[in-house]
Amino acid sequence: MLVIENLSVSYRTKKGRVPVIDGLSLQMEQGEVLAVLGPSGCGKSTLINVLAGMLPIDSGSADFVTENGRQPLNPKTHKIGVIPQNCGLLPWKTVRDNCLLPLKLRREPITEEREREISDIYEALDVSQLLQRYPAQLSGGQVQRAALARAFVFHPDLLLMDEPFSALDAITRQDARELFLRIWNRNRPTTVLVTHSIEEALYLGNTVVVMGTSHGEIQYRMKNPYFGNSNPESVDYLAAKRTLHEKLKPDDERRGWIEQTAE
Ligand SMILES: Nc1ncnc2c1ncn2[C@@H]1O[C@H](COP(=O)(O)OP(=O)(O)OP(=O)(O)O)[C@@H](O)[C@H]1O
Repeated sequence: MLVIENLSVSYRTKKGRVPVIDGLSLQMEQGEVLAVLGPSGCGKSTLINVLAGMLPIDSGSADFVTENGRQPLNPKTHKIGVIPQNCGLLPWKTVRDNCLLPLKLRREPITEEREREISDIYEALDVSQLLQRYPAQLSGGQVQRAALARAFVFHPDLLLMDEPFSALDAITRQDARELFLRIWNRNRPTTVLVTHSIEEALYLGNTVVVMGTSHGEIQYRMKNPYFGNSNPESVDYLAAKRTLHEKLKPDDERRGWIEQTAE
């Protein structure tokens, strides 16, 4: 379980410290996929970067709670898989070396059983034929699949994905989302998925939250009954989409809309 309490994060700029997240509290159950929506600039990537250990926390905490107790989230003690917006594959390493790098950095032994499982992941994500290639020799969809392979080969306790499918065309994006779900279902790592797409949030998140414009507050949270449903068109689904759309409108626009509908 991931427990975030009163988390505050700021950036140091020439004009001083600029708060971006201020007092965010959030809990995630083991195996939850939290889809995070929010207006541009509200702090979604900042949240990912903090959880990945790439940005320091000003105050508050982000802890991982397991049967072994409660510990501050830390990439040295926890296995945190990250798929950043550009997928983050190292251009000078082959797909195979990229996929195995996180294991090597942690000096994890690759047993025969693990090797079989890794081949299985390559197979499931259709990257087996691409292992000798460098990232520049891949299409956008192939880069995406390689990044998913790298994340799942690692067996992360926490998987962080920052708009992972946004650069893909519509068909490849849908394929990549389906592949993600299929591979995620094997071990069900706790996952934070940042996305701009309401459809994607409702397809891939078993919980959906909307961040507000001011300092990373969570202004809306829903348990999502449409998780994994690739064809959910129903009146209730459309209503859920509409609600999320409304929550994402800037405050001024939302206020205007509420006033109009109240008339
Ligand atoms: N390195 C930085 N230094 C100063 N301010 C930053 C830095 N990185 C981000 N910010 C600011 O912090 C705020 C949150 O940025 P962040 O990238 O987390 O937003 P976001 O919700 O992911 O946006 P988007 O949806 O556009 O990707 C923005 O106002 C941004 O300008």
